[in-house]
Amino acid sequence: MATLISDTAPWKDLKAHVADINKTHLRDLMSDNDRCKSMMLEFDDIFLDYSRQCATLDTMSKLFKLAEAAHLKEKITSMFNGEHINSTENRSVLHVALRASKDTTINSDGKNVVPDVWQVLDKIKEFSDKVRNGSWVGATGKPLTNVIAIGIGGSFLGPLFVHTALQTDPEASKSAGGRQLRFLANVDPVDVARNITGLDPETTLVVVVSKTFTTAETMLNARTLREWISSSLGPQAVSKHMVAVSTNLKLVEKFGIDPNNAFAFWDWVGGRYSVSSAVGVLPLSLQYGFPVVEKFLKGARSIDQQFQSAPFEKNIPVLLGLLSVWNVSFLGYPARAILPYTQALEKLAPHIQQVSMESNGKGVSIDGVSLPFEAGEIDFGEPGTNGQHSFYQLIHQGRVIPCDFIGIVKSQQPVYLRDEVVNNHDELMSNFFAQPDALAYGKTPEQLRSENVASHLVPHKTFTGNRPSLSLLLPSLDAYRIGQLLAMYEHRIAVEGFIWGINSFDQWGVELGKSLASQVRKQLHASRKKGESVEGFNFSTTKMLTRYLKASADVPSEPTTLLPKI
Ligand SMILES: O=P(O)(O)OC[C@H]1O[C@H](O)[C@H](O)[C@@H](O)[C@@H]1O
Repeated sequence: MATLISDTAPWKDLKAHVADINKTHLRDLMSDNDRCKSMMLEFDDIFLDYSRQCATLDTMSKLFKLAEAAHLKEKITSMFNGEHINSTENRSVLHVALRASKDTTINSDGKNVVPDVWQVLDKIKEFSDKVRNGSWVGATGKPLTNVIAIGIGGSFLGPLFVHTALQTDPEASKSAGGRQLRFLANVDPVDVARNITGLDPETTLVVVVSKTFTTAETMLNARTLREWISSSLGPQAVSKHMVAVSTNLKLVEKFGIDPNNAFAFWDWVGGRYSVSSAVGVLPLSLQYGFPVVEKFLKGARSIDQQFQSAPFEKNIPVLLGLLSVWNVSFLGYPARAILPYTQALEKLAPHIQQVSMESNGKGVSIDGVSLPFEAGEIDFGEPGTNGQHSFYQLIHQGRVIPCDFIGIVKSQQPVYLRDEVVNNHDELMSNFFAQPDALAYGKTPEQLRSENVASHLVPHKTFTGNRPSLSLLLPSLDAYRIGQLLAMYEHRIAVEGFIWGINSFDQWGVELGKSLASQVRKQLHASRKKGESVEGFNFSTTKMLTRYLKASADVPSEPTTLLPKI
């Protein structure tokens, strides 16, 4: 019988330790400079300060013991060695191989996968160069200056995050040179309309991104844009205007995409860990050129190496992961707010939501035993300062939500106005520095009374403080740093899963909804085409479906092709 981590002595010791921590307040913990100094870390110009965690040095050493009990070091090594740690799918987990340098050896099933990775990267470089320099043109001879990447989940969120972050980076935006990259994810036809608005099929390249090439949303969107292209330029135009990224090259060919224009990846890349594969590298290279994307891969690689080899006390992903476990499983704070103080990272939280919640939202251990504790965490976030004017109220005076504050030393787009007290980036960063202290220290009734606050308002204006956060300061936000940030979160989430003893690399929880949707799809087809009444559903769903069908009875039962017109 496998041991659950919650049965080990270090887990129980940490449970007991909560009482010690509950007697402390961050206000006091922060006055111990030696403690604070020990809770700061520098790596490759990245500065991590976790002194505002509700934790002492004793907590940290207990967490390292927990890591030992969970065999964290061995699990990290197994991952890098290509062992089948995704046991329910019998697969290696090797997204680190996607950004390894050419001379590295990383084996999966006895085969070094790095040469295959670089073969695809070289192919992407060649293809994206051709599209960008106009030697690959569309069916009517025009250069393809716009790209629509179709994909959902892991085949969408990571590339969108990186694209959004690069958009305002001076080097990247210069190499984009007026090109456009859009993402079509939702099966909602409104998303089709948004994507094709203002674009001409003649100058548009569509990249269909799907690991499986069976995802319902992506395949319908791919057929929709195939129709958009062929109804305007003729069916023979498809080979010039559509390319694909997938692990399933047979289905790519069946769809009608030239296999020469398919970019492979492998089943040892999980969807939500695939932004460093052709999933992200192809659309991003088309937009920004391969050299920019290569910097992103190098950034991720630098953290991969740190994760693999740094001692735990200096290992950023390990520290972040252990602290998250502390907050979730011991202090009982189930959520985490991701608060980047840069608009360029507005899509970081949505991406991390998938990486984290799909990875660690599990109810059983890797051996299939029901967990007697809750794994996973609820991730959300918004760039500062926007979030401050939205949900921070709850974080300051309502629930305790551990926060990740992410700040950038040098803005991608600085603004200096004469006559202003500080430049615009300093104004933003004033908030980045202030918020963690506001959360940690709070404001006491005594302080308020000394400020002559009316007594009936004192309870309302009191801030209890003692609310944990950590601060990450990056020197800049270029492609390299974006890669580092991504890898830090990816590995932190893996660390949490390794400690909880779950499989962070499968996602069976998304299947049930998909199969029920296909039952509904069959019903809608039968009702619209043959007038069949709704059957086989519970009372509530029958009622809703019947109402929906009745109210949309004017939908053509034998539709001619209709594309959005806005
Ligand atoms: O890339 P695809 O095979 O189209 O999969 C897209 C997405 O589908 C599923 O919903 C999975 O839960 C995601 O992890 C995956 O990223």
